[in-house]
Amino acid sequence: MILAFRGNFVHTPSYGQMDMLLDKLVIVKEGKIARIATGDHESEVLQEFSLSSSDVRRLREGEFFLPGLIDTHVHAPQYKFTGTGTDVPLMEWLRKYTFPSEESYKDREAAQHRHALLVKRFLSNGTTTATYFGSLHLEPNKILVDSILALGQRAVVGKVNMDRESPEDYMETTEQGLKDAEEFVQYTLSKKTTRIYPCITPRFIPTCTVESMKGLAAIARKYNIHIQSHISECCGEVNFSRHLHPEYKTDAYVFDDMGLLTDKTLMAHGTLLTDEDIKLLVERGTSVSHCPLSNFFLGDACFRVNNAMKLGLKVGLGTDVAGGISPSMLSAIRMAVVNSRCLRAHKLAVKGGLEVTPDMEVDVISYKEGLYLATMGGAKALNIDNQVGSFEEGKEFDALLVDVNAEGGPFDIFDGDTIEDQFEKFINLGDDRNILEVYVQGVMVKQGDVFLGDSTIKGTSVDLANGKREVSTSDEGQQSKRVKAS
Ligand SMILES: Nc1nc2[nH]cnc2c(=O)[nH]1
Ligand SMILES: [Zn+2]
Repeated sequence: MILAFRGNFVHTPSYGQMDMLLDKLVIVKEGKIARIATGDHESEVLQEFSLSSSDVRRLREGEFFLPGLIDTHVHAPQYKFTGTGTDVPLMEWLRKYTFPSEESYKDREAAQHRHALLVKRFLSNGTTTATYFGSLHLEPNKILVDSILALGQRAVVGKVNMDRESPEDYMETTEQGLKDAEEFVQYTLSKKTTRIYPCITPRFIPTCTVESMKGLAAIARKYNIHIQSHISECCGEVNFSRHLHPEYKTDAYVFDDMGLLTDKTLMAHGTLLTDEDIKLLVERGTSVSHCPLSNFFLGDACFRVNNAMKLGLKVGLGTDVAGGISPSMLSAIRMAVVNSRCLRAHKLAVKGGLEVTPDMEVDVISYKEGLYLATMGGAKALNIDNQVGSFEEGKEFDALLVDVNAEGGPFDIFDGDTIEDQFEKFINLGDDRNILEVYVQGVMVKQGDVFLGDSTIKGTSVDLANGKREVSTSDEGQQSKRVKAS
C-alpha cells in the first residue's frame, strides 16, 4: 500500500525548533514514510515508486499535515465523568468521583460502550497515541485493548494495581493484582499488534504495598515493558507517601528502591520533584508526563518544564483525563504555555510587581515548545521516537490532516496571515473541526465524521458508528441501559 501527498508539513524535531516543510512530496509505503522530497522532484520520485501524477493527493490552500498528537497520561475509566467533579483536592477527589467511576466499568456492556466513545473522542481530537491507565478489574481493560485495536489508535495501556488504602469494593489482594497484571500483559501481547504496548501500572505509592510494587517491577522486567504511575503530584499525596514510607526522602527514592524507575517508565505530574529527584529520574532514563490542566485543579505547584529539560529529563504532555477536564491535546499545549506564564507571574508577584527581570523569562514556553511536548517530547518519553513524533524517512506515518479553513471552524484567516500565522491560529484556536483526517501507521482511521477503524482487524464487537450516547434509566446507571442515537 503506497500513499503520496504533496503539500505543507509542520513538525518540531527538537525542543524549540519548529520546521515548516513547504511544498513537499511525501511517500508513505507500508505505513512508513519512505521519502520526503521537494515538490520539484515529483516526477522522478513518482517514477521510482511506480506512481502516476493522479495518485498524488494534493493538499489545498490552508491544509497541512502535523504529526499525530501523543497524550502521555489518560485515565480511560474516568472518561465518564470528564468535565465534572472539580470541587475537591486529589485525595478526596479519588474517593468521591474517581474510584466509583472506575468501579462502574466492571459492567461489561458499559465498558464496551464507554471505551469505544473514549477512543473515538481522542482520535477526533487528533490523539494518535494515548497512554492509558485502565481500571482495577481485568475484563474492562481487555475491552479497552479491543476498542483501541479496532478503532486503529496507537496506545500504551495498563491495568491499574492497588492493594492498600483503597475502598473495600475497589481494591485487590496483592496476589490477585500481580496475577491479573501479568494476564493483562499476556492478553495484550497475544494480539500481536505493533501499535499497542502493555504497561505495568501501580496507581501511586499510597495505594500499593511494597510487595506489590516489587512484584510489578519484576513483571515489567520479565516482559521488558513500560511502567507508569504518579509521582510527587501534590501535597496531600506526597505527605501520605512520606507517612507510609518515612524511611525514604521522596517519592522518587521509593519508586527507585522498588525497581520501578527504568528507561521505559513514565511518571505523571512531578510538580513537587526536587532537582535531585529529577537527576535520579534522568539517570534511570525515566520520563515525566506534564499534565498542566490537571495540575491547576488537583496539584499544588506548576511544573517547570524548562528546568526539567535543562536537567536532561524526557518530558511529554498529558491531558490526565479526568483530573484534566479536556480530552484535547491542543488544550494541553495551551495549558502548558499558560502554566509557564504562571511561573513568570508568580516571580513578578513575589518581587512586588515592580520590575521584570530576565530570570522571569526562563520558565516561559511558546506554542512551539508546547507542540514539541505533544509530539516528539511524548514520543521520546515513551521511547517510541524512532517510530513517531516527527516527519522523518523511516518513521511510521501517524499524522493529522488539518484545514485552517474548515467550514464552520472555530477561527478565521485573513489576508496577510502567513502560513506560520495560520498554523499558530490552529494551535491556539483550533479544534476537532479542523482535523479532517487521522492516520496511524499510514492507515486512515478517521475521515470527517466517519471512523474507519483498522480494516485488518476482524470480528470486532466495537461499534464504529457515530452519534451514540448511553442513556441510563436508573439512578445507578447500571441495571438498565440502552443506546440511543443522539
Ligand atoms: N491526577 C490523578 N492523580 C492520581 N493519583 C492516583 N490516582 C490518580 C488519578 O486517577 N488521577
Ligand atoms: Zn493521573
